[in-house]
Amino acid sequence: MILRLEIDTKQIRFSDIVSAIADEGGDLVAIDVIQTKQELSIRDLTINVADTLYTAKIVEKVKQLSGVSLVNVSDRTFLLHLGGKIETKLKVPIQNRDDLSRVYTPDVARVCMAIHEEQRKAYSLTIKRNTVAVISDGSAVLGLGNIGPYAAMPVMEGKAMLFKQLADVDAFPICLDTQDTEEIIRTIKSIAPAFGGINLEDISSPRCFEIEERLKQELDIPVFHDDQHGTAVVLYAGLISALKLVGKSIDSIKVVVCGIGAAGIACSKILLAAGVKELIGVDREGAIVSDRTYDNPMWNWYAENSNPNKVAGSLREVIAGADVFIGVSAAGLLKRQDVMSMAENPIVFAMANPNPEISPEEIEDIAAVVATGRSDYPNQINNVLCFPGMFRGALDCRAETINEEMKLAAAEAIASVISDDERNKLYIIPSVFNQKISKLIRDKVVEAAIRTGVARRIPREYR
Ligand SMILES: NC(=O)c1ccc[n+]([C@@H]2O[C@H](COP(=O)([O-])OP(=O)(O)OC[C@H]3O[C@@H](n4cnc5c(N)ncnc54)[C@H](O)[C@@H]3O)[C@@H](O)[C@H]2O)c1
Ligand SMILES: O=C(O)C[C@H](O)C(=O)O
Ligand SMILES: [Mg+2]
Repeated sequence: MILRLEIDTKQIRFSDIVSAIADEGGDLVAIDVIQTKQELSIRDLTINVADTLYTAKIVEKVKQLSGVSLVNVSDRTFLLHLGGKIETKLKVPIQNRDDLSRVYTPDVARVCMAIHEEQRKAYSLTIKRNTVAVISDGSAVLGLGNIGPYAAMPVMEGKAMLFKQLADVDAFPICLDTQDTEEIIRTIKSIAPAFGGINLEDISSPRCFEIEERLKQELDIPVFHDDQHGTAVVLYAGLISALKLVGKSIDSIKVVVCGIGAAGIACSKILLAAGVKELIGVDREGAIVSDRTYDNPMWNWYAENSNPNKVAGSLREVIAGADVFIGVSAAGLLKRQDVMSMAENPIVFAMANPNPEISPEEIEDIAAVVATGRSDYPNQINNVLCFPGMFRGALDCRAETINEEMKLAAAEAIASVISDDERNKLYIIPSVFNQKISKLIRDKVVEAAIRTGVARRIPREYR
């Protein structure tokens, strides 16, 4: 946080202000003097706090100091978001009439007509070959729920930044002011010409399944619901690694997945395909069992394909004896006692964002491995490890779709980065900043696309 203070230097010493801030848990890291008059000093104090909870306490304390007047409080995160986080840049400058007549009318018309004659040329003569639309309807933004399209934008801008930084993909954040399935499908189809791929983001289940399925059928560019497939790919990579650490095999473990929405269903599908036998899904109404019929058609499918022993009950009840907990639901749902009732060497992946199902501190002494979706803890299991490299690969080979083989290839690429020697409780999955990841995923994805016949262009190194 940054506090702008007007300080009456006759009434209070600066060191008293610093100690008052420290008493409330603030760490003063920078001071900028904005203005000084005889007995008045205006200063910006940059203060680190471990948690935003301390912010209010510090503000209250500072307000009580005599000789200090609080001019403004700003938060570094909000400052970073001022005016948005991305912008458009030109690849070629427009410096004179000649340039103007080429990038724009009249010469641009020749390029338009070339594409009109052969639509495929859109890939070589427009931004299409390197662009992805990151599209949300704001209905399931992180674990914040249905907060709408305006409030969803900061997340989508963040995803666009990550696409660019990690894989040089030009991504556009697009938040739609509709939550109607047909209207979303129609809108995305209408804007598709500008894009080489569609990354669906934070669209709640079960609508997300139909939207993705229909778009996959009706568009000839890859459509990828990140919360389903990106999450499943990274989860699978993380689980392969965690199981190696505890010496358990995938076909012998009991897994409980909490939150059977977009991410929960996709994670479950990848685990079933990988050979997990005992998988129990839990949502608001408890464990999903085949004795019941659900309004959500995906849950009926889920009931038929999981929970072979038809175990009913709450999360508390079904977690007993589980080897692995996967949380893609909401904050704070898992308790320390639940983890204590799990099998020996429990693996806890509490992946709800921004706040996990349980905080790692609460169970660090009893869990064999803990992972979250957050950037500020070790073992970040987050779809950001997948989507940049996945789309880099899909764009480079102009894949018409992203299929199961490409997803598995991405998971294996992520898992391959950590060697047996390196692997430990706090390092089961590579960091987002690992320079190798995105290229490695890209290469494996391209190879899988070529192998399965969905690549429409063979990159030079594979010719
Ligand atoms: N770490 C990652 O990479 C990652 C990726 C995707 C989603 N997530 C997180 O997973 C969560 C779900 O995301 P989603 O896209 O699948 O959303 P979603 O809306 O499709 O699904 C959420 C599911 O959780 C269930 N749920 C909510 N509260 C619950 C409760 N108290 N008890 C049991 N079930 C409950 C809902 O009923 C729903 O079925 C969010 O917190 C999101 O941030 C994390
Ligand atoms: O956005 C993230 O950090 C991961 C994921 O897409 C989520 O919805 O939580
Ligand atoms: Mg998401």
